[in-house]
Amino acid sequence: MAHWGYMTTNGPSTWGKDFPIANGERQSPIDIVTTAAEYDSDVLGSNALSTNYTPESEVKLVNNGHSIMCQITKKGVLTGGPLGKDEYRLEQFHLHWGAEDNRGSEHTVDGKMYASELHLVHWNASKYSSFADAVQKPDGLAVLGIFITPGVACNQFKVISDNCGKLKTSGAEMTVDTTLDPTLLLPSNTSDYWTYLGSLTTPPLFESVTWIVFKEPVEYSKEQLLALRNLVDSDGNHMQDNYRPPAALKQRKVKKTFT
Ligand SMILES: NS(=O)(=O)c1c2ccccc2cc2ccccc12
Ligand SMILES: [Zn+2]
Repeated sequence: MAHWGYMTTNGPSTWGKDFPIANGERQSPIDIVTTAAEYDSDVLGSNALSTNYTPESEVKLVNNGHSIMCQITKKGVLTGGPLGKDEYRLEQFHLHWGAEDNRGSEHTVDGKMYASELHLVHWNASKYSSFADAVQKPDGLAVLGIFITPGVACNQFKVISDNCGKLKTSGAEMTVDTTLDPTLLLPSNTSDYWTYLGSLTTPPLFESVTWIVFKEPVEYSKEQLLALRNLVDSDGNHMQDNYRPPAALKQRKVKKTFT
């Protein structure tokens, strides 16, 4: 099986061959049609979404051939909002981006694409014993989606963007002896978000993700975005445009926590 990727020959339009769930009922990403999203006060009121992350004392970075990933070793908990009382543990974060600033995010908002999208991946530690156990369960995973737009540099992201040069090739890994607080990667407003039931946006495309996409984008500098574009993927090409286009919404409703 030709390895999946984002080229014409192995990109999102070909994934259905080896992963039939690509045409499933709850695939991600989606285009968020803001006027169709339903305000849901109880998602907001009863128990607001809350993150309680422990800063990493060292940063473990991996070029996994499809993205740049930071493996999380400390205890970090996401709960509340659509997750109810279940506690989801932070496992890793990674990003998707374009070759130019006009594209790169996976979710779109009324058809608007951002330059990049950061994903913080969590698994339901209240119900499952490990990430591997949770990854295929319908309530197994929760991913925070943060839109990224060109602007001022994000200081907390510097440890990643400053080391992309040393992680150029697929499979490269490194541990940076510095702290990183995942909380500082979030937008200042974490109350306003859209949420819906979806999937991994890369093969195996398991339909196990509760998506929480923040309305407020964060800014990364042009240099930080360029650092991502200079990474090399598993095919030896520049790692760019590593985003899946929106999938069909089908019988789903997107909820929002703001009016
Ligand atoms: N884009 S993604 O967040 O769906 C995603 C994952 C989501 C949940 C669990 C594991 C995931 C692993 C990924 C690895 C690379 C790129 C996206 C990934
Ligand atoms: Zn992702």
